[in-house]
Amino acid sequence: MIKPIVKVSAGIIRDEFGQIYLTQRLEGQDFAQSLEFPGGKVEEGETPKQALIRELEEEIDIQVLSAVLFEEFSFEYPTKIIHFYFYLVEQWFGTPFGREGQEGEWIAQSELDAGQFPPANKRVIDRLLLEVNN
Ligand SMILES: Nc1nc2c([nH]c(=O)n2[C@H]2C[C@H](O)[C@@H](COP(=O)(O)OP(=O)(O)OP(=O)(O)O)O2)c(=O)[nH]1
Ligand SMILES: [Mg+2]
Repeated sequence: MIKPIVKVSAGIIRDEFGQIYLTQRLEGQDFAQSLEFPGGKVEEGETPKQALIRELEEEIDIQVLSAVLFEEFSFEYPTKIIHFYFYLVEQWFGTPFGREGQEGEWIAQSELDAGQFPPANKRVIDRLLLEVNN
């Protein structure tokens, strides 16, 4: 079986208190109920950063002012391969909220728990935890 490759951009939105904004994936989506970094698929003709900016506006109603690539990697799921672009976002306009009805919450970086996210996120969560525990 040849697995499709999908590109996904997501934002690690971190405030001045070191808290990170997470949303809960909706019923009917894959990994429903998992926590996630808001984001979504890169569309045809878009750069990963453009996709990030669009997705964060659509999903949580913020305007990204600056985003720095934090991790880029591919992860193989049973039915697809996702190529991820995780960006650190520390400057934005607006107050994030789940515009599509998702629950959203601020969590201290040190309290992140990889077990609450889809498996691909472990690498990112481990790095974020290392950063605060050293
Ligand atoms: N946004 C996001 N997606 C993640 C994370 N971890 C992870 O495995 N994923 C997976 C879940 C999905 O298979 C894929 C993201 O696609 P999505 O469902 O958010 O895509 P989208 O926002 O464009 O939504 P749609 O229009 O296709 O419904 O990446 C994460 O931290 N954030
Ligand atoms: Mg999404």
